[in-house]
Amino acid sequence: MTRVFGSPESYVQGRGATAEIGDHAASLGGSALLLADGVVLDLVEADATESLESNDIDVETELFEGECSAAEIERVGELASEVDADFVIGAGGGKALDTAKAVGEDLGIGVVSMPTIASTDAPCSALSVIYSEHGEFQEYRFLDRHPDLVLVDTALVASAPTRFFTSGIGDALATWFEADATKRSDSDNVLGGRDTDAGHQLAKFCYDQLRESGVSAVDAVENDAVTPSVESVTEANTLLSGLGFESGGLAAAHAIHNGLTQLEATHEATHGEKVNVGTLSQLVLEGRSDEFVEDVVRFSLDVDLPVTLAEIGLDDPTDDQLTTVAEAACAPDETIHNEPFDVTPEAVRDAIRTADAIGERVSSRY
Ligand SMILES: NC(=O)c1ccc[n+]([C@@H]2O[C@H](COP(=O)([O-])OP(=O)(O)OC[C@H]3O[C@@H](n4cnc5c(N)ncnc54)[C@H](O)[C@@H]3O)[C@@H](O)[C@H]2O)c1
Ligand SMILES: [Zn+2]
Repeated sequence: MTRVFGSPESYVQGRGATAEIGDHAASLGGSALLLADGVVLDLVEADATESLESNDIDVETELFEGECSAAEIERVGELASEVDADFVIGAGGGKALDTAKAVGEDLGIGVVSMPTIASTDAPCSALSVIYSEHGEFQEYRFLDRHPDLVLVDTALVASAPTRFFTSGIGDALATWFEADATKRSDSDNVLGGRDTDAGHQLAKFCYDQLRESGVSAVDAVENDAVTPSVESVTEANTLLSGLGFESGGLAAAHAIHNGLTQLEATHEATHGEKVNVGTLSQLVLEGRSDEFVEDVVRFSLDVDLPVTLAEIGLDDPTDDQLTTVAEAACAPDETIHNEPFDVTPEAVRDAIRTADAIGERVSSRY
């Protein structure tokens, strides 16, 4: 079986890195389109523009409208063509980055991914997650190329609301469990090949880093501080989780996340928060020991990740609602089938219910 590993061309991370973007992007051409929403543009526009222009790169900016939908990708693509951009810079959260990556692919131009929060593992992947204009998951769009450059300014990451950072820990916490399930079932990773030893170990390293430094990193980010823990966890959330999920593989946690997006009530919860409910459900579905599941629940509580359905907007979910989630999670092309056993909607519904009960019990006594 062929092993496949993929990664962005280069990765840059550090306090104040925004002001270096031009130095790292200079080889991509002389004209860039910067895509970001209003909040993010205020944070990056001045430093990024100065750095790009001092490297003889012209910059046009465009406001991101908030959803990574087919319509938004087409709109931004037309603008990038009009200004004859050599590369597109997506700045912000996962949705802005996913949109920029898809635009780059459509036009065959370079992509710079500039996360201003460490909220997901979207920055490094050759994948855009496409939603309807109402926020329902539609499809994974696999791209031919990874971003040319991923640039993370840890000063921005640390000063953003802590909830984003915590959500990134939720997304990254799933990585090892899903990569491990993929390996145990001898399934393909997200790149369509078997995992390399490197991909597998990066997923494990991601988990170890979170467990080693996650709690103190959250303490630091709550105070807008950049510490070695914040650097390590930012890297785990962004680089290790990105390489780990793509080259390691996805399984139940993300399929359950996708199922949860079917219910409007979960739309206020972030990607990583919903993924965490998916992770705990995956552990129950896999029949992990009480001690193991409760340990992950306690870590989640320590970093303030949700462990119950109520915390992601589902106060009193009916069986019908959970069946909708479970059926969507078990769609034939879903990654839940990378679990090393047959998975049915009934088993998934019951695992979600039970993970919720465990979360409720542990948090009430912790
Ligand atoms: N392509 C992939 O490999 C991949 C992986 C994981 C997640 N995703 C996708 O990522 C998306 C979720 O991304 P998200 O959780 O980052 O949310 P998001 O992109 O929906 O929103 C981010 C929000 O954070 C704000 N923001 C950004 N930087 C800020 C800062 N420094 N300070 C204050 N506010 C700031 C933005 O204005 C925006 O409102 C989902 O669509 C998910 O499917 C994709
Ligand atoms: Zn994810």
